[in-house]
Parts: sequence; structure tokens; C-alpha cells
Amino acid sequence: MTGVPAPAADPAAHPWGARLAAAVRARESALLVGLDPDPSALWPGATPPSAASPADAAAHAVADHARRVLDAVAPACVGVKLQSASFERLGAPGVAALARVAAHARDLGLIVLLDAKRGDIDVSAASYAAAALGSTPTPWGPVEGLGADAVTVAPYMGRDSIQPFADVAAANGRGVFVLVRTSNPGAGDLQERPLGDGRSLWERTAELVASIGTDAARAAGPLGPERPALDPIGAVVGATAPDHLERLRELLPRAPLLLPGVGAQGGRVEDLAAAFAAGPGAGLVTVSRSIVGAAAPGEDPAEAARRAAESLRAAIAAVAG
Ligand SMILES: O=C(O)c1cc(=O)[nH]c(=O)n1[C@@H]1O[C@H](COP(=O)(O)O)[C@@H](O)[C@H]1O
Repeated sequence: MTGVPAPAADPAAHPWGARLAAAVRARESALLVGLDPDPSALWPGATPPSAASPADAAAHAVADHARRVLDAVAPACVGVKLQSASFERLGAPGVAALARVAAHARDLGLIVLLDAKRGDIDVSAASYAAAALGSTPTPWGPVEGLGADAVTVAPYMGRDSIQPFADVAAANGRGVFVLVRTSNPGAGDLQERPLGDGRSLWERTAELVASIGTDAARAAGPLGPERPALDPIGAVVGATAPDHLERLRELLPRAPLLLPGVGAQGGRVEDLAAAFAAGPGAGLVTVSRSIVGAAAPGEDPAEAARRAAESLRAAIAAVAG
């Protein structure tokens, strides 16, 4: 333990990299459970209030499902990745459910990562960043956003679209994960394209992320021995392309890497060793379907999810060393 408290305690007082590493050490897990709730495929048992509107009923059921998933798997996890649109699609009740689920995750001591893949011009990016990670000054006083610990960001619009997230994150002890080399088949369409200098677009994106991360670390304090091992700006790197991991780690020596794509998309924890090289928090594996949908027909979904999460936690620990 480093003396840096785990996620919920006064985030602004400690840089994200140090907080993330402390959380992974304290919980002995580098696993984030992903919640992408489909209202038509929830765990059985939710009973919405009678006479509720469809949106209220669905949001109630989604929140109840999400709470039960978290209660089952939290002991094996360091955090939860909440897929924003899965909640937003239920309108205002869905957004309220997202906030309630985030609060429940925090109560369980989990890091809350909002997976919203934002990307916009600077002024709009600042609004998105405040909504996810910060607060907004108003004539009536500051208004808190969701209070997530970190958010995913799409880099297509370039440095000035990412920088507001880095700024809001730094001011609040939060983190950012920028899409660098995603897990989906379409990643090849653009990210693998060679640029004029022979490097691929994902390599150039990784360099941009490293540069923003170094600037953020410099702004937080001297880049000497006191600098946390991890920068506040991380990268999303699909577990479906493990051959890229060594090069990514070379380009991003201090970035936390968020690794989706294990299980349902074919990625394997055993292939991810290079991601963990920079120490606790350097590699974070996020798994949605293979945990939440782990149960065989007739099996208790909570027990199956608990077992799947525990087995992933152990597999990651074995690879991370
Ligand atoms: O940013 C992400 O979380 C993400 C990036 C990526 O490259 N691939 C990817 O599948 N994801 C997310 O991971 C989740 C799917 O996880 P699985 O159900 O475990 O395959 C969804 O929320 C995706 O949006």
C-alpha cells in the first residue's frame, strides 16, 4: 500500500495515476466489470413499480440488474465500466439510473469508468468533461456532473478535443482513456492505415496520447522521482490485437492501458502480459458479456458471474505477475 487512498476518498487530493495504482494493489485486481445493460436481457427478478411508464419501468429494472451484478462481482474487481448509451437510451430515467448505479459502485469501493467515447471541439469537449468528471459553475452555484473516476474519449478530432478532458481530469484527480487501437474488426479501416512516414494511425495516436499524458504529469508536479509511475491519460487497446502490445507499451511507457475484447470478442488474458509491464494499474482488463452473461441455462446468474469474475481476476494476476 502507498498511503494513497482508493477511489472514493477525496479524488482531487491525489493524481489519478497514483490513485489507480493504489486501488489495483488494495483490491488485488486489475479487472473492471463492464455493464452494458440490455433491458430485454436482464437477470430475472426485477419488479418495477406498478403503473410506471415504460421508461421508468425499464430504468428501474436496469438499475436493479446493475446493482445485483455489482454486488455479485465487486469483490473480484477494481472497477466498473458503465456503457453510457445503454442507460441514456432510456431517457431521463435512464440517466438517473446511471447516476444511481455509479453511486452504488462507489459505495462498493469500485472505480467508476464512464464509457462514453466523447470527442468534440474544445468548448464542447470541456462540457463533456465537466459532465463526466467535474462540475459546472452556474449563477446558482457549482453543479456536479456524474462524478466518474475516468471517461473514454475518441481522438479523431485531435489534441484540442482531448486536452479539455486532460485539464478537467487533472483538476479533479480523475483519468482519461483515449481510443488508440480498438478491439473491433473495423479497427483496420482507419487505425491500421500507414501514414506517409510509415507509421500507422494508431502509432501516431499513441504518440499523441503519450505527449498529452506527459504534459499533464508535468503540470501536476516535477517530472522527477516523485512523478507517479502512471500518467493520467491512458489508452484503450483491444485485447483482440495482442501483437501490437509491445509496440504500444514502448510508445506509451506510463499510460494505463484499458483492455476490452477478452472473452466474447475472442481476446485472451494470457496474451496480454506486455500491457502490465509498467506496474500496478498499467493494465486494466474490462469484460462485459463473459461475466454478466456467464450463466448456463438454469444456472444462477449471480453465482456464475461471481465465478467468472474471480477466475478472470486470478488469470490476470497470473499474467501481470
Ligand atoms: O472503450 C471500450 O470499452 C471498448 C473499446 C473497444 O475497442 N472495444 C470494446 O468492445 N469496447 C467496449 O467493451 C464492451 C464490450 O465488451 P465485451 O462484452 O466484454 O466484449 C462494450 O461496452 C464496448 O463498447
